[in-house]
Amino acid sequence: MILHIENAVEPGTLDAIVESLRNEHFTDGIETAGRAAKQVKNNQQLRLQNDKPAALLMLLNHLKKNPLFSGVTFAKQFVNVMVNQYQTNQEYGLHVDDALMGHIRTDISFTLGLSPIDDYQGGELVIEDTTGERSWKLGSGDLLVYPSHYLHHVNAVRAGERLAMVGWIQSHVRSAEQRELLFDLKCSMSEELDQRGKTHQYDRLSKSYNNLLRHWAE
Ligand SMILES: O=C(O)CCC(=O)C(=O)O
Ligand SMILES: [Fe+2]
Repeated sequence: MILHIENAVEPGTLDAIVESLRNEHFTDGIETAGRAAKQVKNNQQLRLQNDKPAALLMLLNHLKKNPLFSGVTFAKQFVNVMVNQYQTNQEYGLHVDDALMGHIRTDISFTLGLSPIDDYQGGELVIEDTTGERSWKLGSGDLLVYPSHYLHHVNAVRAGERLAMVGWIQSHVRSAEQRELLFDLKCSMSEELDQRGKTHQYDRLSKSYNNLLRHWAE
């Protein structure tokens, strides 16, 4: 399941954090690319290392508070987080994210847009599955969460600059299919609770949700 969440981080907070990121030193994205990805990765990045830069950690902490994000990821740990910067004519060609980062499995990838949508042209995040491609142009605060197993790329930025936070998560629930099933059940629970209250149906759904999670969580 690919989930697009708008306004994942409150706009005022986001703007202040992004402003402070501007003082940070970005390095060549090629540093963390594997042998093949090196041939197609053309951007700059800012990595979260030993709790620095603090602004990036702050951004991550705000993101973690989004209920939809936690409901869909079942995050066990954030394996890696960074900010990507693409200037005009920069792109990240087709690749699949590494399955292991620092010996930890990556189950879910995400991108949080940090640039207002009108500040850049091109720069869509494109994900490929067996049926073809789908692309998302992310604005400030727009979040895309997707299973790490897809081939994907970022189209060249034709004008302006695209800034985005990207990250990888190890999930308590390894299978994307199981996560989707749990997410659907959770949505049904919320709907039932909102519309009819804590009915017997709600209790049954909650029992199924929690017992499936107990089966699958690792
Ligand atoms: O910038 C993005 O939206 C995604 C970048 C990406 O695919 C990566 O860093 O592996
Ligand atoms: Fe990627």
